[in-house]
Amino acid sequence: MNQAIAKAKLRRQFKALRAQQLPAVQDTIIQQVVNTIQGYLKAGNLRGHIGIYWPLSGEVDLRELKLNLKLPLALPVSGEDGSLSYHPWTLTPLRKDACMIPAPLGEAVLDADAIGLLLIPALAMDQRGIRLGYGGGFFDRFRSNLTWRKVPSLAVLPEACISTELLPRDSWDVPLDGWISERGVARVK
Ligand SMILES: Nc1nc2c(c(=O)[nH]1)N(C=O)[C@@H](CNc1ccc(C(=O)N[C@@H](CCC(=O)O)C(=O)O)cc1)CN2
Ligand SMILES: Nc1ncnc2c1ncn2[C@@H]1O[C@H](COP(=O)(O)OP(=O)(O)OP(=O)(O)O)[C@@H](O)[C@H]1O
Repeated sequence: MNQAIAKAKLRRQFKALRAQQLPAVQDTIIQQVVNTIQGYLKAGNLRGHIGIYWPLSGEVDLRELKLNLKLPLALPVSGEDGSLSYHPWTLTPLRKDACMIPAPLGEAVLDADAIGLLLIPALAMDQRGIRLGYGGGFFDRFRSNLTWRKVPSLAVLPEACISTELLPRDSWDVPLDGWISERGVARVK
């Protein structure tokens, strides 16, 4: 229970910090995301879709990648049962998912081997790749599946939200592979 209270407090703090930082760093973060994707492409390490997200307030808005990159993108769909799936982001109108976020509900579910990179929003991250989200557990539940865990997954957030101290870690927390901030990409060792 103490851990839940600690997480809730950190959520509030990092949410405020992220909102305060975002305007100044958002454009640079997007550029670093593009650089990172180009790095994967050059290395021949990217196939299939790139999973992004429909931004909530305070999250880096990556939607311009749909215009600027000629690569297929996917968006998450949340279910009432706490599940998450990724579907192609096409021209089909989006509809609200279980979290009321616009999502490609009418498109087929993508398998892990159809996604080469997942870009994930976060309130905060620590050096181990432990991520703090809104508390729904969607990404932890999703990445508890070993097949999905193999898909490179990077958080996208301002550098100020990389916690200098380790974040509280619960048994279900699955670390991400790294993050992209205005300083570029960092991978967890
Ligand atoms: N853009 C985006 N999509 C996502 C997530 C996310 O964090 N960001 N999720 C990650 O798990 C899942 C949805 N989970 C969510 C869980 C809780 C809240 C939530 O409590 N939202 C706040 C207000 C958000 C805001 O500031 O606009 C609320 O309703 O009070 C939102 C999404 C899947 N899709
Ligand atoms: N693999 C899992 N199976 C079942 N429940 C899970 C799993 N992973 C996480 N949960 C549940 O999700 C809830 C929230 O987890 P946590 O506090 O770590 O959220 P978060 O990672 O910050 O949020 P989110 O992933 O939605 O952004 C917890 O109550 C936890 O029990």
